[in-house]
Formats: sequence, structure tokens, C-alpha cells
Amino acid sequence: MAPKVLISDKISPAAVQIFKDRGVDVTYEPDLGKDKEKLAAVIGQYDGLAIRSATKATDKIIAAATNLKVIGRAGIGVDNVDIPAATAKGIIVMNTPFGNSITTAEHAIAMMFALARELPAADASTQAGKWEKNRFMGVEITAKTLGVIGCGNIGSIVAERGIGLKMKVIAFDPFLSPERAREMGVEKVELDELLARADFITLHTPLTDKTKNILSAESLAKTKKGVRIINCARGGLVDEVALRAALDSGHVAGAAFDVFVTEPATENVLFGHPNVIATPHLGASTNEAQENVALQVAEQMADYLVRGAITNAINFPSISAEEAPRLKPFVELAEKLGSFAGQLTETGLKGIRIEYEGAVADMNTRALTSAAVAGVLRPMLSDVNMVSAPAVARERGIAIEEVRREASANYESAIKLVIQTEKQSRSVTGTVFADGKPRIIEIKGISIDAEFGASMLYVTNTDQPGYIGALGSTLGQAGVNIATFNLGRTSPGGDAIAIVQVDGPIANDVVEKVKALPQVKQAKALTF
Ligand SMILES: NC(=O)c1ccc[n+]([C@@H]2O[C@H](COP(=O)([O-])OP(=O)(O)OC[C@H]3O[C@@H](n4cnc5c(N)ncnc54)[C@H](O)[C@@H]3O)[C@@H](O)[C@H]2O)c1
Ligand SMILES: O=C(O)[C@H](O)COP(=O)(O)O
Repeated sequence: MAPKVLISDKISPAAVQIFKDRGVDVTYEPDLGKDKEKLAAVIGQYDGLAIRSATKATDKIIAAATNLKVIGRAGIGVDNVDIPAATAKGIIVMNTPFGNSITTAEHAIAMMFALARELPAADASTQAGKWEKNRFMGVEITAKTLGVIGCGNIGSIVAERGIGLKMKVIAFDPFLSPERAREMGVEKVELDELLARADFITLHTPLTDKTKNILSAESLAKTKKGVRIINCARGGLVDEVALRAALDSGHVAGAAFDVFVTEPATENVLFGHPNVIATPHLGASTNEAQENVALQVAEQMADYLVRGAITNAINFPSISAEEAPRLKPFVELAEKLGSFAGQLTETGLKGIRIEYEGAVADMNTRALTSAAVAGVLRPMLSDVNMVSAPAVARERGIAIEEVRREASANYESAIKLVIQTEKQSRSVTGTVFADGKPRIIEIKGISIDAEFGASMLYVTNTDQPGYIGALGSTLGQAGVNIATFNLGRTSPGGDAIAIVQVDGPIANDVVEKVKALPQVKQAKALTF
């Protein structure tokens, strides 16, 4: 029987023909996604769901999706898909990571011009018959400083366009390598410097724990008086209430927003301010971009449903059906080792080396390397997937190296990940036990034996009496329940590591208390 796909969002109808040509039955209901109840009632009939951002593939929809095998996002952001719920159900989630980048960058540039010359207000006034020639005094863009926060696919296109407009472009992006910045003609700076120097600030990061309110009241106060701010990335990157206050005080001269904390944004604290320009999440809305993403998503979904081929999957590597069962636990191990190292990485990444020892060295190490690299990059990049991860790393000048060797005396298979940053090198090794569970067996040359848990505390310290008790008491007093506690050290009195698996998330103030213990050098809460 032909697989069935539902298109529940305003995807270009060009996708319909692609599905049909590849033997997929397709239902085109572009408004259905907005009706949660109706979607939940029909989703059980379909093998594939093709969406943009208006359809929310929540855990409830996924629970009702008894036959669903793939969700295809015609666009970039998959924040409208509950990926853990989809993964738990074995549903592949794929996106089209580059198809609308140019169009979105162009929208940001259009917003910059609109702000500089107050085009929407001037248009409204002129068409109202007022001819207010003296009211609208703009600013020139040439020679102004454009501050790009997040210099990935879209940010780097905006930077390139800014340079073409004779602007000085500065960028804050911890994952932008100095070499890549130089190649682009962009000056890599820290956030505070960008805030102090930029005449225009444009945001192009995903919304993560680290980027949420990256423009907070505090950071807005560090901006240049008269700064203009553009957000065509995600609502929540800027504190809307704080921005409104900064606009009201005249410190911020203008703001152009395509995305909002709550969407659809039928009301918002920014609305009504004379120096605010708003568009309804139109960043990706051009004929060209919509054609690109529609064709691409239909091809990818049909290839998966008809032939089992996986491309641009967020939650699964590109591997064949035969090798999948043997590879699966090692994919999980590689990704978790990557995530472990990625969460501990705070400065620019220069290289990732993955060393395969023993039986695992004869497996599909390309998929494993992709999984490891995706794990490293995912804490920093929006929706990087196992297929795109090596290319994304290459683009950012991060060297990827694979080494294969014989088994060590202790383990039949082991994967060692070595991360080189601008400041240091860090290694972590893991293996898969007979129960199929991945485990950490070495960190920075120190032997340890720890399982991965959903919530973990990683602590490095000097090996001194009293420390373990103090750490346990600190966690206990904060109401944190310890599930497992694993220790390793170089030598008595030397460098030591503790990996503590706990029940539930670890609050920042608890991590700060651990950091304050006299023996502790570093403490970090990790999630898997
Ligand atoms: N308005 C729209 O319609 C529209 C269209 C397409 C994409 N988007 C959004 O635009 C954003 C960027 O998309 P992209 O394709 O360029 O993503 P990308 O992954 O290629 O780039 C994101 C960049 O942000 C950087 N970054 C991550 N954390 C950071 C931090 N804490 N500080 C500074 N930089 C950080 C990363 O290093 C990366 O270079 C995403 O949120 C995406 O969903 C919006
Ligand atoms: O992440 C994206 O691709 C953009 O936000 C575009 O979303 P849209 O397809 O709903 O316009």
C-alpha cells in the first residue's frame, strides 16, 4: 500500500506533485495544522506529516500518531515539534536547513533599511495625505557598524550583505572560528564589545537556554544610544518588556521584529511604539524559498517512506536498515560523548578527534563520527543533525579527525573523543556494555566508570579529605537526590573528577554552591 502523507501547513503545492511522482498518497490541507483537535483526530491515518511553523507537533499529536514514521519541516526551526516525543516513538524528524536562509537574511536587511529611513511610518503618513517631509529624518547605513549575534547560515549571509553595503560588520558567535571570521571580512568580538560598538544589531541564533534574553535589560543598557535592533530569528532572544522601556526612554532608536515570544502575535508590548516595525514571521516567505523548502521536504520524506533513505534528520543518523541494530548503541554512545564535551565547551572549537578502538573501528564510523560531532555542536547550533554536522563543522573551520586502532586490553570496543578549543584540549572515552548501555570510562586521562543519566553534575577538584562529604552535604541540603556517584583521580592528592547522577534538574545556585567548595576547580550541570 502506498504511504500516506498529510500536508497540514501552508507549504507550496509544488510538494504535492513530488509526492505523487514518487508513489506517495498525499492530502493537502494547509489550514488543518492550526486546528489541534482536528489534527489529533486524523493524524493516526498518516505515515508522514509535512509542516511549517503553524502546525504544532506536540506530544499529544505525536501520541495520536499511531502510524507516523516521519515529520518533515519545510524550513529550519523545529521548535514546534516535540523531538523527544517523536524520537521516543521512532518518528524521524527532518528539516531543510538551508532552503530559506538567503530569503531570511534578505528580510533582516530589508528591516534594517526600513528602520534607517522609517519607511512604514513614512508610507502610512504619505498615503494619508500628510506629506510630512520634515518629520522623517533617517540615518545612513554606509560606514555604520552592524553587530551580528549568531553568525551561522543566516547570520553569515547578513554579514556578507552588510559588507556589500559598506558597513563595518562585527560578530558575536562563540562557535565562529577566527579563520572563518577573517575569510568573511567580519571582526569577531565578545558580546559586550558588540553591544558597545554596534549602530544596528541583528540576531541570528537559535533560541536556547544560553540565547534566551541575550538582549536583556542589562545588555540593552550596554548598547550605544541610538542603536537599532532587528530580530528575524526567534521570539525570546530579546526581552520584549525591557526593549519597550529602552525605546520609551529613547536609548534604543528603533526595533524591527519578525518574531515574537508569543505567536501568532495579535498583541505585544512592542506594538504601537512609533519606532517599532513588525512583520508576522515573514522571514522565510518568498516564492523562491517556499519552492525550495517544499520540493526538498517532499523529496526527503518520499525517499524515506518509499526507500528508507534518511537525509537531514534531526534525530537519527543516515544509516541503512541492515546495519542499524548493531550500530544503534554506539550511535547513542558517540552522541552522548559529544554532548558531554559540547556542554563543557565555552570557547571556539578548533578540532574534534574521534578515536575508534577494537570492534567499533570496523563499523560505519562515518555515522558514528556524525553522531559525535552533532552531539558536540547541538548545545550551540539550531537543530544541527547527524547528516549536516560534519559539513557544519567544516564550514566553521572545525577540523574533524578519525583514528582507528586495535582493541585496548580492557574493552572490546571504545570510542575516545578529543576536543581542541582555543584554550585547551579535553578528552572523554566511553564504551557500550553487554546490557547495551553507554558508559564513560575516561575523562582527561582519568579512569572512571559512570553511566549517562538525564541530569548530571560534573565536578573537577583537588583530591583532599573531606571533599566527598562536603559535596554530598551541599547537594543534600539543596534537596538534590543522588542516584549514582562516581569518582576518579590521577593520584592521591592529585586532580580528581566526580560524576554525580541526580534525580531531576540541578538549579544554578546549587552549582554555584558546589563551585564555592574549596577543593573544587570546575562544576557544571549536564543534561542528556
Ligand atoms: N524569521 C524566520 O522566518 C526565520 C527563517 C529561518 C530561520 N529562522 C531562525 O533563524 C535562526 C538562525 O538560523 P540559521 O539557519 O542561521 O542557524 P545556524 O544554526 O546556521 O546558526 C546559528 C548560529 O548561532 C550561533 N550561536 C549559538 N549559540 C550562540 C550564543 N549563545 N551566542 C551567539 N551565537 C550563538 C551558532 O554558533 C551558529 O553559528 C534560527 O533560530 C532559525 O530558526 C527564522
Ligand atoms: O525556522 C524557519 O524556517 C522559519 O522560522 C520559517 O518558518 P515558516 O516556515 O513557518 O515561515
